[in-house]
Amino acid sequence: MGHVAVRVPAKVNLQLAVGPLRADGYHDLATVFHAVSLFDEVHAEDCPALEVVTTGPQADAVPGGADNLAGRAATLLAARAGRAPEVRLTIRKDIPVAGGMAGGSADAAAALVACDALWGLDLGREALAGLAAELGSDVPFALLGGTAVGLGRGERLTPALARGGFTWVFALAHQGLATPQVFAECDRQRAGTAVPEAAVSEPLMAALRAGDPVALGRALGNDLQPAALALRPELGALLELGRAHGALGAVLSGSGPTCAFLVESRDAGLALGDVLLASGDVRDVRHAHGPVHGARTITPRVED
Ligand SMILES: C[C@](O)(CO)[C@H](O)COP(=O)(O)OP(=O)(O)OC[C@H]1O[C@@H](n2ccc(N)nc2=O)[C@H](O)[C@@H]1O
Ligand SMILES: Nc1ncnc2c1ncn2[C@@H]1O[C@H](COP(=O)(O)OP(=O)(O)OP(=O)(O)O)[C@@H](O)[C@H]1O
Repeated sequence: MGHVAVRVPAKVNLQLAVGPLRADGYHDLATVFHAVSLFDEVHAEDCPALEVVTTGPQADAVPGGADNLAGRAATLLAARAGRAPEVRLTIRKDIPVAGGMAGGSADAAAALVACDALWGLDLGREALAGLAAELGSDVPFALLGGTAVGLGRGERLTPALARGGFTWVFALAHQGLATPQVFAECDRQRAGTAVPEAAVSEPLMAALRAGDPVALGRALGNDLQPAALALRPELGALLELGRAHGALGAVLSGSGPTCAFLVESRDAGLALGDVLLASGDVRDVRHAHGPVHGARTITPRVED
């Protein structure tokens, strides 16, 4: 029986500029994605019909079957290949659910890579990226990984020139936030104002080129932050707490509620993590580094 396993990272948006609301209900973005070392694994095995099973502490919060983004990815790939989605997908979930770190998107990207290998399709990264863009705004980046500028809905990607690596602490919230709700609150706050086109921050790109964590910390930014803070006021205090305890920069991750703290060293991160946990507003803290690779096979393909 065939078995393919793929490891896929979470993302943080170093910058998330949100342009005006488009006619199709989406917003044009200018974002800088950064893949970090919090990983899900997706295992694909032959099975008479599509099955999706999730394991891990947050498994109950993840839908099964065709409602799961990984299941949708397998179904889409099978349809394009003219075959049935005969696969069991087992998701070993470590990326926080509904945390603004694109966990569902990551699983979809991993499922594309895993099923492509399991079914011997060998479509290539470009074709898979096309399918990824159909599945969601964040899915193409989960395939690519590294650090990349995203335009359009976030799916038009260009790898960014970035030197060195960065150390992160993530504060996980007790309860997730729904992405559409955060965009809707952002629109509500902006009603009646002229919203400029989204543009990438030059200071941020310069900090990445230089590999300068202090400059990067200062340049982090997220246009969805005021909306998420209106929905979850405690997040503002948490970001402040991080800044007061040594973080070089503190920003909401994507649509939240996870907060991302850039730190100068692992030791600084461990000390900050203790402070964040003691606040009581945090379910857990995670330590990570970036950039890391996108979705990758971690087992050789096993033939029947
Ligand atoms: C916030 C980010 O994570 C930043 O990377 C993404 O923009 C969200 O990506 P995602 O979760 O893959 O989002 P999608 O599944 O594509 O869209 C979910 C919903 O978010 C809103 N949405 C998403 C992306 C975008 N560019 N504009 C939007 O307004 C829309 O209401 C959409 O219906
Ligand atoms: N494989 C999956 N993993 C997690 N959630 C999934 C998955 N498939 C579908 N979902 C649904 O999608 C919702 C959003 O989950 P996800 O963890 O991707 O949020 P997110 O990290 O905030 O997303 P993003 O950062 O892309 O906006 C969940 O509440 C869940 O109902």
